Parts: sequence; C-alpha cells; structure tokens
Amino acid sequence: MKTSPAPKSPPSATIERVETLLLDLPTIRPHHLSVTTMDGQTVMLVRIHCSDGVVGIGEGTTIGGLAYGGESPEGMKLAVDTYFAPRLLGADATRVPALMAQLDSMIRENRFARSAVETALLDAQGKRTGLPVSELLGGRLRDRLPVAWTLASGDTARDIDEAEQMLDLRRHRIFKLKIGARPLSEDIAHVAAIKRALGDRGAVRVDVNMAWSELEAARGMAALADAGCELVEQPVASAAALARLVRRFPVALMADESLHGPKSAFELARVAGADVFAVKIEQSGGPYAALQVAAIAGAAGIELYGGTMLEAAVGTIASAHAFATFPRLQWGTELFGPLLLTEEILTEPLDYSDFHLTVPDRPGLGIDLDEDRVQFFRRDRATRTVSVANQEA
Ligand SMILES: O=C(O)C[C@H]1C=CC(=O)O1
Ligand SMILES: [Mn+2]
Repeated sequence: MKTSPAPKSPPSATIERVETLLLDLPTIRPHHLSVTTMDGQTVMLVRIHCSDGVVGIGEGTTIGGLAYGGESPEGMKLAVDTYFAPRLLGADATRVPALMAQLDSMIRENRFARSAVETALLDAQGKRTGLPVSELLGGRLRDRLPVAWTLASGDTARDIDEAEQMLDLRRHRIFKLKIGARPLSEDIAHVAAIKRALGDRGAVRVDVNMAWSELEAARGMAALADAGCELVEQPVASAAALARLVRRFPVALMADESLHGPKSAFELARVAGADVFAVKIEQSGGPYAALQVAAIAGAAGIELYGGTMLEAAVGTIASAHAFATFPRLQWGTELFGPLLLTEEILTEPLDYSDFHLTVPDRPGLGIDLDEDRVQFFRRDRATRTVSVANQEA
C-alpha cells in the first residue's frame, strides 16, 4: 500500500524582526596595542525577535575600528541590516545550523557579523528549549574559566600597580603584555621589569600583534624567554614565519591573527606553525566554527587558549559557552572584555571571582541586558535628539 508522506508541521518559531544597534562604551583607561590605542569600545548588538516571543542577543565587536581586521562595527551593522536580516525574516528559528548553512550559501566572509547572528540564534534557541548555549554546542566540560588580564597602560610602573591590584582582588594571576610599538630593547626591559616584580605570583605572556619582522622576532623571543615570559602571541604576520620560529626558543608560540576559522587552522596545523591556538568566536566565524578550530588543534597536538576581541558582556559570555565545551583548555582564557569597560550593560554583572569567570547555567547565554543602559549608550541616541530638535525648530 502506498503511504503519503506525513504533512510537514510548520516551525514552532519564525524570525519576525532583526534589530541592530551600535553601543559606544568607555574604557577604564586607554588600552595600548601595537596596532592602535583604544579609548572606548563599540559594540554591534544584534537582537533577533521570534514569533514565539523569544528574543536572542548576539554581539559583534572589534578593536580600533578597522585597525585590527577587515570588519568594523559599522560595517557589521550594515552587513546584518542589508544582507543577513532579509534572509532571516520568516525563517525557522529553531534549526540554527540549517539556517546558518543557508546564509553561508549567500554570504561570504563577514565572520564577525556572522558570529553575532549565530550567537543571537543560539541564545534564542537556548531560551526556547531551556538549555544553556554550552549544552546546545555539545555540552560543557567546565563551569568556570581561568581569565588573564592584559596590561596595556603604556607605562611599566602603572602596569605593575595594576597587576598587584588584580592579584590582591584575586581576579587575575595571568598577565598578557601588549608590546611591539616600541623598540625591541625597551619592550624587553618592560616585560623583564614586570616579571621581576611579580615573580612566581603571576604568569607573564606577551602579544606583539604582528609588529615584528622575523629577525626581530627571533631576537625578541630569545630575550623574552630569558626574562621569564612563558608565551609569545603572534609576533609576526605570516604563518610561514611562525612555522620557522616555533620550538626554536624555550617559550610557547601562540597564533592569533593568523587564525580565520577552520581552513586557516588546518593550514597552520599542517605546517606546525604554532604551539597554541588563540581561539576566538568572531575570528572563527561563530561559536560552531570555533569548536571546529579547537577540534583541529586537538587533532594536531596544538594546545588551546580562549581568546577575546575585547567583546563586551554578550560576546564574552558567548565565547565562554563555546570554550566551556573544549576538551582541553591548557592556557585558560582572556575573557576580561567587560572589565575593561566603565559601564555595566547587564541587569546582573558577570561573576568574576577567584581568578575565574563563571559560565552561566541559565537557558541561552544566561544573561539579561539592562535596557535603560542599552538605550543610553546607543550611538543613534544623540542623532535622534538632534532630529527631533530640528523638527521643532
Ligand atoms: O589578542 C588580541 O590581539 C586582542 C585583545 C586581547 C586582549 C587584548 O588586550 O587585546
Ligand atoms: Mn592577540
């Protein structure tokens, strides 16, 4: 007897509205990197409103506009408004990987914007099903993540004071120093002074953000190892140069900017170009792709670190859910982004205590935005006031 296929039931939730906002948030102090100095952070917030009343949130953030990479917060907003949103409207919100695969067939690159959208969909699906995002991503292996702090005030004495404060507060005992903007000898003296002051109480690592030539990197890594630095992050730009530098000095070499998702991770693993991968959800193209980068590292015997694009609370917690699922996380994380900001945008702040960040266990990302703060810091708030005033004039 011939049976007819069962009628397909309509999705239990479709996407009704995609909202994007730019928030400008001040930092507690200027943050000096070799590529730029940050005085504030701009967050591109995505909210996906679904027909079942669930709203998912996601974040796209970068460092210093276009100073760090090819996507700016303004560009991410434009990409989401113009290209992602029309393709999301009316779609089944309950099948996140299928929806992302559909978007991938129409939208290339735009990894940061993509990550914000995928995060918002995962948050919504988690809220809908009652599961934390880490469970949707395969299941967490840990509830708390070690968190490093970046010393980047530009001044050695101030950095030492800051590190001492963090140790006293029991907030951080791993310190990453941003170097590469000054002559090599000055940078080495800066790192050595900080390590001398902290001794065994604090681990010292550096991030050069690609500022060195290969020759400078060879000299620098030897001197940094002597100074007691345990890890050097992306001293040079090219993956080939990284591969030539790795294992030549008694200091771990970590790739960051060279990693743009699973394909680049595979290429870097193939040439044995790093001891450690700094995995970032945005650089990877979203939480699922970050998991793939971690899997490639695991297969290649490369160790793992949970990186940040200095995201505010939403991107930070999305990253935390992803990193909580990594089988191994040998170098901890640097998910301190919200602590670099003067303003709280959540109704309940994240839990940073005893050198760790706690991964929320509520459904979705497990955080709630403080709507008054969001409205206060949105960039178009001033514009709106002006246009109303103009109309009245
Ligand atoms: O790793 C980077 O290059 C970006 C970021 C992470 C910490 C920090 O201060 O800057
Ligand atoms: Mn880095």
